[in-house]
Amino acid sequence: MSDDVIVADGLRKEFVVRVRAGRLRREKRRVTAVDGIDLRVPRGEMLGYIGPNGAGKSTTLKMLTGVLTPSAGEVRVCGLRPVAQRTRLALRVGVVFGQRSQLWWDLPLRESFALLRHVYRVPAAAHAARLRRCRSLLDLDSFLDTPVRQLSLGQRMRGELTAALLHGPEVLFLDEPTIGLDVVSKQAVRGFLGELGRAGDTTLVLTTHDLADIERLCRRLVVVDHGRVVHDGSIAALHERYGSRRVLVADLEAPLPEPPVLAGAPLHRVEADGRRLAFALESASVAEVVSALAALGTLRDVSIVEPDIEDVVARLYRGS
Ligand SMILES: Nc1ncnc2c1ncn2[C@@H]1O[C@H](COP(=O)(O)OP(=O)(O)OP(=O)(O)O)[C@@H](O)[C@H]1O
Repeated sequence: MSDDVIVADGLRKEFVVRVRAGRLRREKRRVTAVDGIDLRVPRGEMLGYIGPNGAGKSTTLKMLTGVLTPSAGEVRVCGLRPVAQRTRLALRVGVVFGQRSQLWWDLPLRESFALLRHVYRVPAAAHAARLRRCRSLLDLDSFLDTPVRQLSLGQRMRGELTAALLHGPEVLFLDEPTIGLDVVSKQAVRGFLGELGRAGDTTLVLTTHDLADIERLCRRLVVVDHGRVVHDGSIAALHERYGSRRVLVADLEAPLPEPPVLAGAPLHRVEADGRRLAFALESASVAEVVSALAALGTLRDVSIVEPDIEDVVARLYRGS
C-alpha cells in the first residue's frame, strides 16, 4: 500500500461569479481557480505550496481539508474523502488558515486549549504532553492566561499552531503561517515547524509568500500558477531548470587594466570603481577563478553568493 497521505488527481475548482456588464446588467462568469492538479504527498514530507496571488493555493487547501467541494477530480487525505468524511478527517489533520481562528476570542489561551481537548476527545496525558512541548518550543508561557483578543498577531499565531496540534494530527495544513509576524515570532514559528519536520511523523503542507520559510523548511516545492502545477521538485531542481548560478565576488587591491575574461565564469558585475568583480560560476570551479584572478592582480577578499530563490521564483512566475 502506498504511504501517500495526500492524493489528488485532476483536482479542479470552478467558481461562478457575477460581474457587471453595463450599467444594470450582470453576467455570470466562470473562474477556474484550480485547473487539474495532481499531487501525491508521502507521509512525513514537508511540502511548500507556492504561487502568485490568485494562483489557487487557498482553494486547493480548502479542497484538501473538506471546506470546498471539488468541481472535478479525486482527492483523498489520510485515505478519507475530505468533504464526505470531514468529521473523521478533522481528527487526523490540523489546519491553520490565516484569517480564521480556532481559538475562543474572549477566553484566555489556556482555556481554549482545554476546550479543544474536549472537542477532540484527547486523553488527558497526551494533551498535557503535547501542550508542554508547544509551550516550551513556542514560548507560550508569558501569554497563556491572556484573552485571545488581547494577543499580538505573533502570539496568536503561536496559539493557533498549538491549537492545531493538540489532537496529534498526521497532516498539518498551514496557509501563510508567518505573514505579518515580527522577526522573533517568525523565528519561533519556523524553528517549531523545523522541529516538527525533523521528528518526521507529521506531514506538512505550507503555503507562503515568504520564500525564506520554504528555504528553511521544505525539501519539496510545488509551484502553482493559474490553477496549474508549473514546478514540482526541489529548490535545487528549480535553480537547475532556470540556470541559476552561484556567484563569486572578488575584491581586488586595485582595478585591473581591463575586464578579465575567464573560461567558464563570465563577468557578472563590476562595482567599487572596478575593485569589486562578480563572476557567475558556470563550469569553472572557485579554485580556478581564484587562481586566475590572483595571476592578474592582488586579491583582498573572495566570497560566494548562493543563487537567490526570490529571483528564480520571480522568473518562474513571469515565464508561466
Ligand atoms: N469563493 C470564491 N468565489 C469566486 N472566486 C473565488 C473564490 N475563491 C477564490 N476565487 C478566485 O479563485 C482564484 C484563486 O484564488 P485563491 O484564493 O485560491 O488564490 P491564492 O493562490 O490562495 O491567492 P493569494 O496568494 O492571493 O492568497 C482567484 O482568481 C480568486 O479570485
